Amino acid sequence: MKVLKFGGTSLGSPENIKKVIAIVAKKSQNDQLIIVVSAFSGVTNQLQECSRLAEKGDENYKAQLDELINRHLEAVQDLLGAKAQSGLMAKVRLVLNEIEDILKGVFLIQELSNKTLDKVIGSGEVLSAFIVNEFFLQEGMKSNLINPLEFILTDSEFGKANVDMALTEEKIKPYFQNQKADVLVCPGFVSKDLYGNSTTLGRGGSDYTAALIAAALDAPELEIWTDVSGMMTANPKYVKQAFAIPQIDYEEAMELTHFGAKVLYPPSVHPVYKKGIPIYIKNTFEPDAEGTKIHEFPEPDSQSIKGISCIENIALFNLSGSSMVGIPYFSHRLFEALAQAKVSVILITQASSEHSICVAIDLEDVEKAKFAIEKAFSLEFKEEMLNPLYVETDLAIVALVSSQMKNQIGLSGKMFSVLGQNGINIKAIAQGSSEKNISAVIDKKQVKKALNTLHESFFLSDLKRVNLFIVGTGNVGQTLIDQLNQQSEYLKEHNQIDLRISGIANSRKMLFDLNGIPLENAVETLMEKGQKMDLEDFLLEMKALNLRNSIFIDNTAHEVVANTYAGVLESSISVVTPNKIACTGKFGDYKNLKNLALRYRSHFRFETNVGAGLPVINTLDDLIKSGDEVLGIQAVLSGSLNFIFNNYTGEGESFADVVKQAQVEGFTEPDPRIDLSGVDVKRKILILLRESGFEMELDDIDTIPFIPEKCMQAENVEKFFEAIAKEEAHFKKLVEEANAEGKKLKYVATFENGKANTGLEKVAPDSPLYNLEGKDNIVLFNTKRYPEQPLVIKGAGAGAAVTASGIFGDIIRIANAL
Ligand SMILES: NC(=O)C1=CN([C@@H]2O[C@H](COP(=O)(O)OP(=O)(O)OC[C@H]3O[C@@H](n4cnc5c(N)ncnc54)[C@H](OP(=O)(O)O)[C@@H]3O)[C@@H](O)[C@H]2O)C=CC1
Ligand SMILES: N[C@@H](CC=O)C(=O)O
Repeated sequence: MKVLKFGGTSLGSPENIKKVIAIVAKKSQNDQLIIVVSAFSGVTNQLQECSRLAEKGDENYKAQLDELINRHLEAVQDLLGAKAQSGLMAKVRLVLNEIEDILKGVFLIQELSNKTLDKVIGSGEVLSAFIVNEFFLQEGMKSNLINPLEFILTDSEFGKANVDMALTEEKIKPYFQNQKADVLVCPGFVSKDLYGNSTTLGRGGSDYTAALIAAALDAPELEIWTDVSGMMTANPKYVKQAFAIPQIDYEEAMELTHFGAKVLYPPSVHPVYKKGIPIYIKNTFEPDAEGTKIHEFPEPDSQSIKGISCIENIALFNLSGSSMVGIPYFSHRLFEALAQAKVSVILITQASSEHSICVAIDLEDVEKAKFAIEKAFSLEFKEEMLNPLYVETDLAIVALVSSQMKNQIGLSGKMFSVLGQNGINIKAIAQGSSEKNISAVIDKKQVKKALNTLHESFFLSDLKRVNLFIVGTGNVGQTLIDQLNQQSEYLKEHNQIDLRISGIANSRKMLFDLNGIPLENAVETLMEKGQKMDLEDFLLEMKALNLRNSIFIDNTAHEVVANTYAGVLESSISVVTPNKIACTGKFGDYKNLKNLALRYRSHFRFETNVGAGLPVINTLDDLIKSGDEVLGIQAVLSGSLNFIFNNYTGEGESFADVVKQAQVEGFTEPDPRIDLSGVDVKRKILILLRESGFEMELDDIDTIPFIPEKCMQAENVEKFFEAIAKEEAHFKKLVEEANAEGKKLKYVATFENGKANTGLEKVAPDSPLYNLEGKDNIVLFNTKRYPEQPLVIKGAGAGAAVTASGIFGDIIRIANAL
């Protein structure tokens, strides 16, 4: 004999019921089957809603009831031929008429007791059992309808009655001995008290009916048929990568069901657990899927945890005050007050100082609980021995579940760390000494992010999804996207990192797509499907999406974009940027960004601010963190100026043409005046000095300009080019003077004796700067550890490809740290 329970969604429509019959027909060939059924999906809620409306004297209950009646009558018509219909219609109508009569009475007297409510809501299961049984008969099965009121006996706690286990077991055995049909159809959820009144077993109670029968009959197994392929590692509504857990032990299953896994009603595990009967969770719509087996000794697997659960709509009560310390019975009084108010406590934490105690309860119970606690401790509140009761609402609990926790070090550390890194604040934590569950109370709006973050961190086979929000799709931005496209499969395969562009913008358009904007034609997609760009809206949307592992990438040279970093970092979204403006504003602002990143566990990376893709800032960072001190710097930091002075001879192309070429090659700033004025180099040396620990401002750096003042006054880039073309003689003279001395022109940044300056210099052949080719940069650090022979970093220091790869490097470093 086998016991199978089919849930509401399995019976949600005539089509679904046909799927049920296929499963039952196959299984009934080998075993006698007891089929426990729930009400059709949504019916119990509808019956409850009708009852509430009737209680309020709201006539709308009739319309709802009519809808419900029609649904059942239509199911009869759809499933059954004319002959079977007539017999069944009478039975169905009888039940429906009874509900109609009861609700009419409720409507008239506007009173609804739990006892009456039980009578009404239990009828959903009775109706579905009638229909399913008749359908089985029509399909040629030897089926019989059985009545659980004959054997499931409870106390008179209407609404959620407690089963009298001993009596129920005693009744079940003889009842079923006399049942000879191949298939026995039994309504779940409904029961009877010792005085013959209808009771119900609590929402989800059909599982419980099935478990009670299976346990009493020592069935070899219990099958729970639902609409998912087993107990999932996390709620698939939130976590797309969730997968079915093949095997799990009873206690883990109870933890997961208690903490929100809705596939099984928590009390159902007990009766079968006691008898060691395995439970199978199966999917009616994918009957061949393996599902989940819940039993005593699951085979070990490689996962550190079994699943991640969550309960939403939680409130947290914090009771604190000096009068609690060392007083016995204090918590006893608190829990007694809550118990008397019928408030179930979901989670408890108490500081070891005994100064405060924190309990999490269902949001629905807040008023009841508040009233009960304030009454129980009225004296202490009045005498100010207790602080006013602190209640936080709109919270949720996320919990890691595994029986193996006690054998693993660092699980809770990892949990709290990954949540923290994603800006998810933990309000309370609890871990039972059985170490099967670590729970954290968080804001409800963070649930999706928390579940995904935890799932990625704890289920090793998963890819870590990193959400990129890119602003700026010009020279560098487009090249970065091309590199992301080229490398994305490699990163998935070798590094388990799934980089996706979740948002993209330039100065004209912006676009979001949670499934990822296609990397192969992201900018075309942006221009085609994007809406008008508004930076504020872009940021609002990015923050509202609240995606885990988010990185904001600023590929512009714009101050307005740089000014947004603080707000981005505060939202626990990391920032990567080649834009030098944020790091060269006021020292306090630069420092603030670094502090915000630390405080909100976000990352602020700007390796490409100096030397493009060269590892200048990371190297410097390592030196400083390991205790070294920068004593002096000599550097060529402008790729474009180095290119210009390497290519301008004073004899061939004009100076203006060589500058134009540097611009076309993508070495200059979007506005080349920033390079030629020396501002770009000034910014770079300032960043190096700040990163070295010097509190300096841009104005502290001396610059000797080499571009005639009138050129710099040109009102736009075009006019600037016209102006420098007119000054060809000036530039020619500079080069000829250097040549005459056997030297080369280099734009040099220097820091020595605590003073920094930048300017065009004639460098001699014995200088390490002399042979610097093309658009290369060179940085020589003299430090305490490198006092004579400097630490040298040299290589291409400008250009879209190297800059994009530097940005890419920053992204990967962040992704690895998340
Ligand atoms: N080139 C190099 O070698 C290096 C460059 N960098 C830095 O890289 C950054 C990008 O340079 P590059 O790609 O050459 O510049 P581009 O001018 O080619 O591209 C700039 C991009 O930013 C967009 N943009 C400008 N203002 C805004 C705004 N307010 N809101 C949204 N988007 C905006 C532009 O939009 P639209 O397309 O609509 O015009 C464009 O897509 C600069 O900060 C530069 O200093 C750093 C190291 C080396
Ligand atoms: N314009 C810069 C490139 C990026 O910083 C340069 O010429 O070096």
